[in-house]
Amino acid sequence: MRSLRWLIVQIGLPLAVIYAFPWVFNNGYYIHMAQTFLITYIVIVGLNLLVGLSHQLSLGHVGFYAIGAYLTAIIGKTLGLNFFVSILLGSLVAAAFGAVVALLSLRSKGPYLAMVTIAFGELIGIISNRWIDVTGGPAGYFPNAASFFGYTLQPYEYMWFIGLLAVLFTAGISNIFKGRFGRTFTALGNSEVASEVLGVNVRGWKILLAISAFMAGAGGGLFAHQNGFISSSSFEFHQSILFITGVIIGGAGTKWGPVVGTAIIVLLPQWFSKYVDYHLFIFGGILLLCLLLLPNGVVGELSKLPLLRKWLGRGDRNERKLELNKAAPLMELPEAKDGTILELGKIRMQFGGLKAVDDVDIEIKGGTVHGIIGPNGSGKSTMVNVLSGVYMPTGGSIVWQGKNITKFAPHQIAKHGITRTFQNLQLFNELTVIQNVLIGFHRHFRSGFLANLVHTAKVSREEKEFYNKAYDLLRIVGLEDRAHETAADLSYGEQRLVEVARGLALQPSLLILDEPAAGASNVEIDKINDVIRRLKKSGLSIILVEHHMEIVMNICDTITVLDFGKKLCEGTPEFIQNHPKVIEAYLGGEEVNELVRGKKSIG
Ligand SMILES: Nc1ncnc2c1ncn2[C@@H]1O[C@H](COP(=O)(O)OP(=O)(O)OP(=O)(O)O)[C@@H](O)[C@H]1O
Repeated sequence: MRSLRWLIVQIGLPLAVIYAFPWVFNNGYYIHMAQTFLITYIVIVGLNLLVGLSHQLSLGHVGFYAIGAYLTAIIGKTLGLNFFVSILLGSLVAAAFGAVVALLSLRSKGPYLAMVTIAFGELIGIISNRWIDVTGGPAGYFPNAASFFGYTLQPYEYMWFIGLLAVLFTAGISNIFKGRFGRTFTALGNSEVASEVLGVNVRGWKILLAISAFMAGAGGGLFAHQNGFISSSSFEFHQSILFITGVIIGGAGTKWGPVVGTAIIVLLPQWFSKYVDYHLFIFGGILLLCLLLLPNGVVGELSKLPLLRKWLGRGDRNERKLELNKAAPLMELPEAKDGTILELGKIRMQFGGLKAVDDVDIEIKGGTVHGIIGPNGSGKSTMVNVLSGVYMPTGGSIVWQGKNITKFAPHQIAKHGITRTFQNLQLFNELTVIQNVLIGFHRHFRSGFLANLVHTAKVSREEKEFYNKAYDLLRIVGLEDRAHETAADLSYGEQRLVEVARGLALQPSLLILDEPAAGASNVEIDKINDVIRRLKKSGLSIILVEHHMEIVMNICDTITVLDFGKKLCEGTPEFIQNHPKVIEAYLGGEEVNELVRGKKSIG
């Protein structure tokens, strides 16, 4: 469980402020404003989870808000339920709709997901307008007052109730942001493909939209009881724009952003109440200005100031407080299996008329380093993409330890112990170095969503255990001193080493390194060379795609040479170095002799 200090700061203090509010502002208008603030805040906190963590944009949140409102009102009235039961049911139905929209838009991202959500919001708007028998259409619907067991809550009591929900949601979401789920959502937002090859199933994680929809539904249900009247005009498109504006102006992905964003969108209409016809125009203008001047929102920009960074930044302060066991023995890798572990049979990858990989057979032996080399465009990266499930081959088969994995998705392949690094770096740039490595442990974490929501003692123990393991891996690649820096701040070569450590976190049986030395300085190349040697010594099976012949020739046990997508030849480094076809493929002549003998690099 969280510490006493955390309970006081996160729960006790905000509750005390909310409890004291009616005594300080004993006035119906202020109480109503406070209710509106808290309801809007709940929706914006939920939307911030979606936008801030996964960078998915929903422009149809009013749809979930409306579902929560109508369901709460209708169920409450027809079944005579307590308002909190009806709000819970309304929120759950909104979450179910969120899950359906997420599944329907599984591969849609960015503007496409935004379009899907706009369509959804509009559809709900049309239904609420036309399904008059149920919703009352434009003439509206009158929900019961917020009451239970015959007692009707006073406006200030209702405000306390909304405040309690807001505080609990905030605490839960802040736990999610800080734990494994927040990290994984951020990783998905940064690089879906890198998350997948580390075992994250993108499908499962689209569930974020459902959580966000749950909170929008709760906001809608609370609004229905607050207002005492809902109609189709309560749920128009501009409401979605207001919600998203609140998230962006406040600072997407920041903890205090929703507070600031909500304050702005709730208070501005009050300040500009004379110009009600121009509200959308005013908000549009503010949003544009914000995007131009404060691209990370008010809190996002403030968090860049050195003084405030510690308090407002996304970096996890708890991470630094963890006592890392710096003298622990280094992590052990799974024992390598002898004999053939991976069989590629007649692999073909065709892009239209181009055969990037053309009927290639390769056998990988356990505990060896198998190099794949070839001139630019010969099909090496395509082969790695096929092997890691990023591309489904157009022909041939991939058999891993006797199991056919040809049609497996990247996360399934990762679950079988195969992972990779990327030629074009795919780090999670918003995460720290150690958090990048922690994503690699994704499939080893056991704690579930609910346990993370309340941050149980088991979750604390698990976090500490994996932070220590991640730190171990950073020691292996020599980056332990950079653990808490943002990954994007590291040099190119160091970033490549973070990818190696991240891949090792999966505790893979086969690690595919796609040009690990590309773009690195000479010192860094030596370091990378050294790391690969140590991994080889530990018995890890490795596929190494590399242009630096010195590394390839000195480390690999076997080398396959590709040319124009075809396998040119295969054998030991000595055999490859003297093979006439290899020399010919690499331009021919003396220069090439130097090259394949490891004295020069290509690419
Ligand atoms: N997604 C794609 N769509 C179309 N063509 C592609 C795609 N990916 C690769 N190719 C083509 O397939 C061929 C092989 O490319 P690939 O990137 O696998 O070569 P490579 O050996 O890794 O080259 P390099 O050493 O430059 O990284 C090239 O002609 C490339 O243009």
